[in-house]
Amino acid sequence: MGVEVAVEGLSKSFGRQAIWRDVTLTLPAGEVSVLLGPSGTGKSVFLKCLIGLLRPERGSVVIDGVDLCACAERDMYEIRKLFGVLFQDGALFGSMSIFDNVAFPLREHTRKSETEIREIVMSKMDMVGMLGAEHKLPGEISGGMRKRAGLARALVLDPQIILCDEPDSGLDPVRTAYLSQLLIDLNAQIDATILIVTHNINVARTVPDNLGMLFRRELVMFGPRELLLTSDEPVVAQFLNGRRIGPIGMSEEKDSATMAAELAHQAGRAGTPTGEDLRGIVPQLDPTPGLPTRQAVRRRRARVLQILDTLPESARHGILAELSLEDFERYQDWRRRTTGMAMPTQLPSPLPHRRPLPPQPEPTAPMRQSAAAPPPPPARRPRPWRRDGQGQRG
Ligand SMILES: Nc1ncnc2c1ncn2[C@@H]1O[C@H](COP(=O)(O)OP(=O)(O)OP(=O)(O)O)[C@@H](O)[C@H]1O
Repeated sequence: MGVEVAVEGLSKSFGRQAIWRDVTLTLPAGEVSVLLGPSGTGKSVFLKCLIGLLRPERGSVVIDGVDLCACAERDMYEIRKLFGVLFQDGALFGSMSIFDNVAFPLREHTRKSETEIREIVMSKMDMVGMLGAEHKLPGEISGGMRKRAGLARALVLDPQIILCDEPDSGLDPVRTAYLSQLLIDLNAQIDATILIVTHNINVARTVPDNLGMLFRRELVMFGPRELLLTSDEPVVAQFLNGRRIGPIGMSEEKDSATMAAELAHQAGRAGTPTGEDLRGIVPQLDPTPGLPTRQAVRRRRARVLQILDTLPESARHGILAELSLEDFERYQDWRRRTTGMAMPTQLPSPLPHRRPLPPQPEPTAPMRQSAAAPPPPPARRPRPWRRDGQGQRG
C-alpha cells in the first residue's frame, strides 16, 4: 500500500517572491488526491518540494517517519525511491526509444539483468496500454502516448507515491478521460498514494478522493472531494465551476472594484441561466470492470465518517448520500455506541449514482467497533478542514 505524505507549515519563495506559505495537508496513504490552482500559483513548485528537488524555507514533509526538509542526503535518496513522477511533458529523452526511456530508471538505479528489465518494462507498457510502441521514438508518437510512456516510466520502480504534474495538459477531452481512467485503474492495481496537479475541472470532479486548492499564496482548502465540490468558498466555487465570476481574473487576481461590479451585474441577472453552473457532486470513476476494487474507497469512507461532524452540512449530506442503506445503518450504530448521541440525520435521498460498497470480508474501523474507536471530534470546530484533509491535525 502507498504511504502517507504529511506536509506541515510549508513555505516556499524564490528571492523576494513568495510562492505559497504555511501549507499544511496530509495525503492519505493509498488515496488519490488532486491539487488545483490557477496558473502560476505554485503547484509544480509544490510537487518539487515534495520530492526534495526544491527546498522550502520552512515546514516539514514527513514520509515514513523521515522529514525530507531536514534529513541527510542518504535518507533523501532512500525516500525518493518511493516516488514515481509523471512530469508535465512526459520528460522523455528524445533520442531514446520508448523502451529505453521506460527502462532508464531500472538501468540507473538497480542491478537487474536485461531479461528482468525487459519483463518489467513490458508489463508497465501493458499497464498503460502502450504495447507495440516500444521501438518508437518520443517524436513519433502522440502527446497522449508520450504521457502514458512517461507514466510507464514512473511505474517501473514500483513507487508507493505517484506525483502527476498536469497529466491532461495538451490532451483532448477524450484522451484526458482515458488518462483519468488509467490513473484510477492504476490505483486499484497498486494501491499507491497519488497526487495529481491539474487545472482540469473534469479530472478534479471525477478522479480524486481528496481535493485541494492553492490560491493567493496559500492553500485555500484541502479535504474530502465532497467538501470542495459543494463549497461556497468563492474561489473554489469559481474554479470548480469554470466561471468568470469570482476572485480569479484573466491574468491574476481581480481587484475588489471589479468583483463588486461583477456581483452587481450578476444580481441584476438573478434567475437568468448562464450555463456556467456545474455545482455538485458527480460520481467518482470506478476501476475498469475486471480490475480489483480500490482498497482506498473503504479506507477513505471509514476515515471521512470519523470527521463527518467537522464538515459543513453540504459535504456531510454528500458523503452520507453516497452510502448504501446498510452502511448508513452501520455508521449510525457505531455513532450511537461511541458517542451515545442520537442519529444526526436521516439518510439523505439517494443520489442517482449511489452505489453499494464493494463486498469486503471485514468492515473497517468506524463502522465495526466501539470503545476502541476514536470518538468523532467535537461538532463545532472553526473550519478545521481548510488546511488539512484529516479535518484536524493528528
Ligand atoms: N526555479 C525557479 N526559480 C524561480 N522562480 C521559479 C522557479 N520555479 C518556479 N518559479 C516561479 O514560481 C511560480 C509558480 O510556478 P509553478 O510552475 O509552480 O506554477 P503552476 O501553478 O504549476 O503553474 P501552471 O499551472 O501554469 O503550470 C511562477 O511564478 C514561476 O515563475
